[in-house]
Amino acid sequence: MRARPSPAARTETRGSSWSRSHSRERSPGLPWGLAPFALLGALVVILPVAGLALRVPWSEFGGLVTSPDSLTALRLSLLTACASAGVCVILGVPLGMVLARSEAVLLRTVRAFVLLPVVLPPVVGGLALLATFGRQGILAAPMEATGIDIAFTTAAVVCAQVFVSLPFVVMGVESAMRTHGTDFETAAAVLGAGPGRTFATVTLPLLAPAIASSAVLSFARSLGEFGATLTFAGSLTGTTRTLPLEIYLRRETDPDAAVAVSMLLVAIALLVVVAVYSLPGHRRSGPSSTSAARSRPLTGEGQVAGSRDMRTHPSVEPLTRPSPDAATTTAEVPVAPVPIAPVATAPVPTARPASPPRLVVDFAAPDRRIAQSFAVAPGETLALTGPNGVGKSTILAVVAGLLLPPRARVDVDDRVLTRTRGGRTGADVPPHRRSVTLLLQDPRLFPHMSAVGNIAFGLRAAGVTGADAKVRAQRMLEDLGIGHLGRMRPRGLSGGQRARVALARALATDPQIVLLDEPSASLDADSAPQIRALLRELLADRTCLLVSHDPAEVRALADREIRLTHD
Ligand SMILES: Nc1ncnc2c1ncn2[C@@H]1O[C@H](COP(=O)(O)OP(=O)(O)OP(=O)(O)O)[C@@H](O)[C@H]1O
Repeated sequence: MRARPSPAARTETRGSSWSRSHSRERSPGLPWGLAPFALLGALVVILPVAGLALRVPWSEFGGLVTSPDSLTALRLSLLTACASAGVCVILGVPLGMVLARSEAVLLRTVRAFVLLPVVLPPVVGGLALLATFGRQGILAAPMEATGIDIAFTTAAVVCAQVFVSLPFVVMGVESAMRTHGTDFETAAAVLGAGPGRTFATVTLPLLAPAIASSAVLSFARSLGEFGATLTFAGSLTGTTRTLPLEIYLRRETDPDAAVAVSMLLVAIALLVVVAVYSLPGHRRSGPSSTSAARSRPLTGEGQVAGSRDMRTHPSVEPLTRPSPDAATTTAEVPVAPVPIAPVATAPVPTARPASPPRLVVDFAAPDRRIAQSFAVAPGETLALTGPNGVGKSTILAVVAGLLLPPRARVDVDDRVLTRTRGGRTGADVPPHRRSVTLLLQDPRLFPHMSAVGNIAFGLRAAGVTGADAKVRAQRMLEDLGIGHLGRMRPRGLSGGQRARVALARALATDPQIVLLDEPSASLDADSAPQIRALLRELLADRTCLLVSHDPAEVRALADREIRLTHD
């Protein structure tokens, strides 16, 4: 008798059942009450396109769209639209990035101007271009002197198309950049990556889907451009007569050809739209590891300042003399060590520092009404506890170099990382040069990199070669018991697996100081003790600041506790 294959074996042998073996996520469902309006909305566009399709003399379609004039116009349209999309990307991506990162009044004005072509009739754009770059335009003299003459040339067509298409790239990139926020770049900085590396390996790849879709949209907009082109570039066959102009002119003399060529343009536009919506950034996606990261920016960007009424004073003698403007009550509590269950995995192979450094922190951030002064002994894990808003994350941000208070001093042994007084900066080592790692509750794993890629990131920034970094990262994963997940992206990992990857990533480069912000807060009851046990082992002989709301976590990891309280 032949043995029946197991369900798993059946899945492997039958290609079609593979997709059926995957779980499907349940979506909230369709809002059926809105269906009639949705249908009407769709018909507004679909009906006219269907009307056009019905008017096409399909039997002669091939001949009409391949006539020499149509082909010349199509070739010119595709060429100029490609050139225009390229220029829009080269100019629009940097502009969108700059606009996303600044709220300066000047830039807000620039944004209003750049987006103008979206609402302006294109013919107005054509007139504006003519008034500037035309033969009678304001730049006519210098252009003539340098031998540049673009009016009524193919270059003028590209100019007109760039004018109307640029806003699509600027808007697409700006909104994507705002959506991603700065969290991933901050994570890259505390892993030791400088601005250039962060831009090339984090910022740009994260924006790639948005850049690609806005480029395709600008190509489509350029392809359909009519008014500005006709006004600024005219209609010279083979030079400036693009497909929309060809359709317009043929309308009177050869309506069938006009309809057929219009249908061709509709088909190209449809292809472009389908292409845009097939890009990764536009596909429906489930919950990702990035969503929570955005909910709590480390430096508190976007939070409303001014609503805090904390007063701080030192009630218990801290290690160093408290600042006169200290604003939180601190109480030192000795922590009774708790027995830790042995970790079921081998230790992570990061090189231990020869001798851990001493950390001294002393700062006042009056805008947040926080002032703190304390020291962490070499190899000590100091827990910072206390209610919400008391300043724990602010302390970590100051030590990591993400926040520069007007008066601050952060020393690691003899090295001054931060020194400011009266708002003046005496020393400020940038985050990527501090050798201070920061592990947040949401680890902000890079979503476009595998687990190995995430761990190798800091090693690469530290100068380790790509192959070596990957081998070391994979070994770390194996030692953490999740070697088989090396190629998985963060979205495919569970919370506990992500926490392990984040831990390996944070410690891979052997940082001098480790900052932990509620490292096991998002873990379940089974994973949390495991991660703590792992942490306990990894933090031995490291100087560490631990922020936690969980007494069990503090007992498990800390040697000493400073309890911060509101006044
Ligand atoms: N960007 C910011 N600008 C001004 N004030 C801020 C900013 N970010 C945070 N704050 C304020 O600083 C204070 C300390 O915030 P912080 O996030 O450090 O507290 P926390 O102790 O870490 O709180 P939690 O336990 O909720 O994480 C709060 O009063 C907060 O409103």
